[in-house]
Amino acid sequence: MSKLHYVHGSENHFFLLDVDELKDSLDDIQLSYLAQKLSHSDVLPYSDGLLVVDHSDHAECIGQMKVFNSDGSVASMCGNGLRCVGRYLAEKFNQTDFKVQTTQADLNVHVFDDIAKGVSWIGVQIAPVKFAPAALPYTNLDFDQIINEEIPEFSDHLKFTSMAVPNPHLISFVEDDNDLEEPLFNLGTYLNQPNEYYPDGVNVNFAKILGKNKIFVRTFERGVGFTNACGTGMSATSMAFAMNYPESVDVNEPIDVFNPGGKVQTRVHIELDNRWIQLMGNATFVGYIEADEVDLLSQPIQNNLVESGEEADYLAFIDTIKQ
Ligand SMILES: N[C@H](CCC[C@H](N)C(=O)O)C(=O)O
Repeated sequence: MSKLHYVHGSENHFFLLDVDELKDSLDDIQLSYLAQKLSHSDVLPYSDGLLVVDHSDHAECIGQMKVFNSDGSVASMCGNGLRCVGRYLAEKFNQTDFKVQTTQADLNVHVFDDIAKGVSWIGVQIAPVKFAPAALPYTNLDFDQIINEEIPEFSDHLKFTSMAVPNPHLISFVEDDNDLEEPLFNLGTYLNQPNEYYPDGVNVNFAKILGKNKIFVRTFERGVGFTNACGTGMSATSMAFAMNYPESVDVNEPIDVFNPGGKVQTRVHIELDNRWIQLMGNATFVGYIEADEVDLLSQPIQNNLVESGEEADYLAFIDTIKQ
């Protein structure tokens, strides 16, 4: 039997599959198909993608994370997902400080004490951070880097910052709540279908400043659409917040980042050319579904979710946090 863990970070839900536990390996084409099958199922709980855990041959790494969006596309990074993978590996190997291999870096994971009854709280490193056009990539925009720039092709009133962490993000700070819905949806949709600016697509994040070290972020994700939260989006937006509004950010203190699914905290590190973000937030294991390994690809998967009870604990925690 194989176990499909049903997990989330700030209600950004994934199925998590440890392929190191399978008898037969699955290649990326099969994993991409499985991600689409799970997220398009009419009977399974909703998921934004598939987190694949595998072994790692890198020193200091106790595992490797691969990320597949719900449309089957591969993502180079996933912040909410890395917190869930980190918790899974911490419990598998009984460790609290370690690294996880990701596409472009081996990243630090730290297991904090639970932040509330039944709510795991995990800190993960989000890196590398790059601004060069080739890193995103973006094209046909006359900027060597996009930091708080007007881009009339995208908006007649918003300014934008764009960075790879290392997945691609486009960020804007808005004042009007209306910008968080239709304008965000329209720009996100436009830049995630064939277009002349972001050939690989881009995660689009609109944020509101709520106060010193306090923001709200809503994201239209590449390969998914609107999600309750995007860990890398909240991390990249925190970096942009510190860069563009230094008077509103004390980098020695965490930033509270609220999102439609809850709240995370970030710490931005802007040491010369070594920029990175620590993302701290829940890693809720809602439950798991068991399926015969041979059926994963070939048969419908039934919703026999065995629940852990953690979702009730998470919702109780969310009730206690105020924007
Ligand atoms: N849609 C993203 C990957 C998932 C990121 C998000 N779920 C997170 O928590 O960072 C991309 O294609 O770059």
